[in-house]
Amino acid sequence: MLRYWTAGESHGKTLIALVDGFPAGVTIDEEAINADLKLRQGGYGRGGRQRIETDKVEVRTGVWHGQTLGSPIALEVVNRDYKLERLDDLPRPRPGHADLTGAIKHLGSIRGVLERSSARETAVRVAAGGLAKSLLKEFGVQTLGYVVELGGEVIEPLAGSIAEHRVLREKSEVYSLNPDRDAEIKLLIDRTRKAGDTLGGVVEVRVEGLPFGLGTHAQWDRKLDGRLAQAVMAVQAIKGVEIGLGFEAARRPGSQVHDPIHYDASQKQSPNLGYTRPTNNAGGLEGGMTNGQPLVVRAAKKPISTLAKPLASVNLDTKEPQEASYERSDVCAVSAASIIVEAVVAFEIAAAMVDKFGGDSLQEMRARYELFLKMAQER
Ligand SMILES: Cc1cc2nc3c(=O)[nH]c(=O)nc-3n(C[C@H](O)[C@H](O)[C@H](O)COP(=O)(O)O)c2cc1C
Ligand SMILES: C=C(O[C@@H]1CC(C(=O)O)=C[C@@H](OP(=O)(O)O)[C@H]1O)C(=O)O
Repeated sequence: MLRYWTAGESHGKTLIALVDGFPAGVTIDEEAINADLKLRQGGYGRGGRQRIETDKVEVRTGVWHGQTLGSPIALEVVNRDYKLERLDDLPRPRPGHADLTGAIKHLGSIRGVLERSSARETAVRVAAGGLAKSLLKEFGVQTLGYVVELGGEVIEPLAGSIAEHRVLREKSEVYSLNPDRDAEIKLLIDRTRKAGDTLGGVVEVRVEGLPFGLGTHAQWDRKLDGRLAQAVMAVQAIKGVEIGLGFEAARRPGSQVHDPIHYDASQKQSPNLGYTRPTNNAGGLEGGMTNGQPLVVRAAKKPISTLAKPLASVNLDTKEPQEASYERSDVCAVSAASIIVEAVVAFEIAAAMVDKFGGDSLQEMRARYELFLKMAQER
C-alpha cells in the first residue's frame, strides 16, 4: 500500500513528507520535483512569503545511488521564514480560516492552529506527488494541472495534446492553457488586490496513458473516484470536486452523458486496448475504475480568507467585536492550487498502480503490467 503523511508548521523549521510503500528500483527525478515546487510557489497573485522562500526538496531516506530502496522515503523542504519561536498569537480569528474552530477544538491559540492548517504544508505534498510522477513516468502516464476559471472568468483551454498544453501552461502567468487571456486575468487580480479582497477559481487535472482497471468497483473505500475526491478535497481551500462532466451530468439525459463504446483494432496496443469512446464525459472513470480514457478531475478553490480589508470578527479574549487579524497574504493562489491538485491526483494514481501491479519493485510491477496488458488484449 502506497501512502504518505506530512509534518511541519508554516513558520517552523521544516516540512516533511513521509512516503511509505514506494517500490524499489525507481530513479527519482529531483530536478522535476524542484520544477514543480517552483511552479507551486508561483502564479500571479501570490503574497510576500514567496519572495522569501526558494523551495528545494531534500531526499533524506529511502534512496541509494539515486534509486529507491523500497523503504520509507522522507522528503524535506526547509522553511527559510522560520520564526515560529518569535511569533505571538493572533487575537482575532479570520472568517474562512481554521482559526476560530481550531482554537476552540484544542482549547488553545489561533497560532497553534493556523501554523498547521496553512497551505505552506502543500510544498511537501507536491514533493510526494513529484515522487509519484517518477513512478508514473515508467508506465508512460502523464499528468497536467491548469486553471480553467479564475474569479468567475472561464478560461477555455486552446486545443492541443498534453505536450502542447504543457508548453501553453509554461507561457501563462496564471497557469491557464490560454496565455492570451493573461493580461485580462492579471488586471482582475490587480484590481482585487487594490480593493483589499481575494479571488478563487477552478483548476483541472488531466492524466493520460492510464491502463484499464486502476481502482475497483468492489469496495467503497477502494473506488478510485472516491479516493481522488478525498485527496483533492483535502487540499486547503478546495470546496468542490468533479470528475468528467461532474455536476453537469445531473442536468442532461443519459443519451447525452454516457460515452458510446466503439472498437478499433489498430489501437489494440495502446492503453485503451482498442476500445475507443467518441466522448469522455465520464472523465476516464466508470465504476470506480479507470476505463482506458484520459482522467479529468476538476476542483473549485474558494477565495483566500485573509483579507487586507478584513471582515467582522471577535476578539477571543475580550469577546468584543473587532476586524479579523491581517499580517500578509496571497490575493489569489488558484495557479498554485493547479500544481497541488495535480500532485495529489498523481499520488493517488501511483497508489492505485501499486495496488494493481504490486509494490515491491519497479521490475516486478513492470512485468505484471505487461502481462496484464497482454491478457487484457486477448480477452
Ligand atoms: C496554495 C494556497 C495558498 C493559500 N494561501 C493563503 C493565504 O495566503 N492566506 C489565507 O488566509 N489562506 C490561504 N490559503 C487557504 C487556507 O490555507 C485555507 O483556507 C485554510 O487552511 C482553511 O481551510 P479550508 O479553506 O479548506 O476550510 C491558501 C490555500 C492554498 C491552496
Ligand atoms: C507559505 C505558503 O503559503 C501560505 C499559505 C497561507 C495559509 O494561510 O494557507 C498563508 C500565507 O503564509 P504567510 O502568512 O507566511 O504569508 C501563504 O504564504 C506557501 O504556499 O508556501
